[in-house]
Amino acid sequence: MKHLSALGKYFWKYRVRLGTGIFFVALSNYFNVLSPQLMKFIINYVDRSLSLTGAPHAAGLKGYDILVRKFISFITRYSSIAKVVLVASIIILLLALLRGFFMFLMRQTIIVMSRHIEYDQKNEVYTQYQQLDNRFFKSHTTGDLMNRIAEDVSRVRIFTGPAIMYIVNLLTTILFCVFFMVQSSVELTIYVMIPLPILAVIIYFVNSNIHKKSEQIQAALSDLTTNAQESYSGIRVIKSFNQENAMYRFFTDNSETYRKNAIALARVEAVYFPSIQLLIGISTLFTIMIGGLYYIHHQHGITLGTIVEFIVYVNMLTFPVSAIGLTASMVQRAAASQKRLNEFLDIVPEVKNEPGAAPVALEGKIDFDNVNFTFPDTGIRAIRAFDLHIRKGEKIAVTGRTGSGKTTLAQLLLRMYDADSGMIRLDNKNIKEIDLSSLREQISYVPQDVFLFSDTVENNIRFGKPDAGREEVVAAATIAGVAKEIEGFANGYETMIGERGVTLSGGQKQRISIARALIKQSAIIIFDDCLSAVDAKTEQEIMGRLNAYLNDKTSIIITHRVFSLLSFDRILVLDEGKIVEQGSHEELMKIPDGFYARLYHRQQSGTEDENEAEK
Ligand SMILES: Nc1ncnc2c1ncn2[C@@H]1O[C@H](COP(=O)(O)OP(=O)(O)OP(=O)(O)O)[C@@H](O)[C@H]1O
Repeated sequence: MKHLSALGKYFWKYRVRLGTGIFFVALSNYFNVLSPQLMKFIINYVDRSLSLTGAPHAAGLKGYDILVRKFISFITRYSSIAKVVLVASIIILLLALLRGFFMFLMRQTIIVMSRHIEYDQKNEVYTQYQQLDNRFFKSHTTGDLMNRIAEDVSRVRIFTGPAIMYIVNLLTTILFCVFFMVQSSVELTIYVMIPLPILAVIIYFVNSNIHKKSEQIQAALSDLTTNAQESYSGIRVIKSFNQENAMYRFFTDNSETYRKNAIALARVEAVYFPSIQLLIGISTLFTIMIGGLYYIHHQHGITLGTIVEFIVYVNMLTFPVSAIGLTASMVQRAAASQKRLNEFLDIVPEVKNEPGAAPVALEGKIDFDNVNFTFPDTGIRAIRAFDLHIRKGEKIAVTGRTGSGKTTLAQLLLRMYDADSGMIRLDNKNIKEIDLSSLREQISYVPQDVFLFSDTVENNIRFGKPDAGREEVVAAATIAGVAKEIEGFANGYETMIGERGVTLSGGQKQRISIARALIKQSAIIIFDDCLSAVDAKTEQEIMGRLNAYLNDKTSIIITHRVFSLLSFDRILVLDEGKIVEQGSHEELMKIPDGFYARLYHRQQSGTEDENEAEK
């Protein structure tokens, strides 16, 4: 339960809605408990007036609510019995309408409040996701992140809405009913209450069983969904490996587990509700039997009206009491979900704006001074005692074996991770003193793994500069060498990409991803092996156009294809997180048995197999 205290800030924010909601629940139940009293009065009144049973009649208005007394004095002004009954019936109808009206208002306030809280909470979780760093995303799966923002937030909403409504409803109904029952007859109240402790024990045990089984169902469902999701997204691999049957068996196994758990839950529930009905039935039986005996023997002032009143009270208690189990499980589930949400919300990202960090206008000078970096999760030392000084406007090519630390270098520049030691400076300013969003805004990065959104081509390119006009989008696409192909699509720049649109080739995706970075016009631009899927000729053409674009920009181009590196100011060869060769093309070619020279010769002779070159 303590986990749910994190919701306190939301309840406080929506305190007016919550307060009025609780008031409406109470008011609705108050009007509800008045009608049995009127029924009691009217039955007693008719009985007395017509001397039907000949039994003595309770005199006075003892045990009635103050409002009911007012109704009674109003009703009894009429002399005819028929009129009295008619007016009393109209008042009972009005009470039912009032109850309905306040129930409507109760839903309008409490359920609406829960939707507001859900909205706020989803935003809170999403904002936190955006702030968390790579280290966090490495250790959590997409499924887990999605579950927390969708499933867990929904379960918490069930608590802030329906569960709170049920709890307040339950408490006020029990309170009002028992209060007026005691007012009417203490003895009968005691008998009616006898089954309650048994009911509480049943509810407790059955509910924990239901809770356990629901959790198992949830886990089975999660497996089933993950399984289905992977089957859809990996359908090409499944088909090409001819594994449809294996996947189907896997799916049916998961389905079978889910079915068994669901049936087990249905069995428990099948016992639960009838048992509650049985015990409520026993209460009704006691009311009629004991009440009847008291009435026959003229004891404790029990009248026909009292018996009817009690039967209605017991019926009123049926729903709230049978909802205790459901409500308790709603609260338990919400507490578990909020605990999972708190685990995420409490994480402080390691890479964050340092106090005093300010936005700067970057010009493009970059310095790495003795930088070291080890990936915390794998312990791999990706960058070692790294020194690199890049002048403003310089064009640097970075090559080297796979896993030599090229991408890590780019990640450190974007502050996806912070270096363990040493310092990175941009325009002579420690990178940590630069406002994080200002830093990332001014560095264009084209990652190795292309990711495009399920949106139009234009919007995907414009993602780099949301206020860019069509001309800028076209200009960026032209430099990236993809404009002609886009214009060839039926809807041009409006073409949808992804599941609901065209399927792009790997090379087209890479070039759209490049256009997205180019449109930003940043002072620093990093291309991370982003032309691997285009042919050498197209790469040369793009490089040619990029030369002019990159004229006044500092650029770092990570690549495995050396023949395209000729027009760079400097070429670096990385190995095990260090620069092992550095210089112009000519200088590197002179290094006997150098990595670069070997790679160049191999690629010139037509073998583009870097692995060969790396041997
Ligand atoms: N997110 C990560 N978590 C843990 N280890 C990582 C992570 N990313 C990379 N590494 C490791 O760090 C080392 C350097 O990786 P990096 O991606 O920088 O190499 P690279 O030179 O860019 O390789 P490639 O040419 O294949 O892209 C590798 O040994 C890699 O396994």
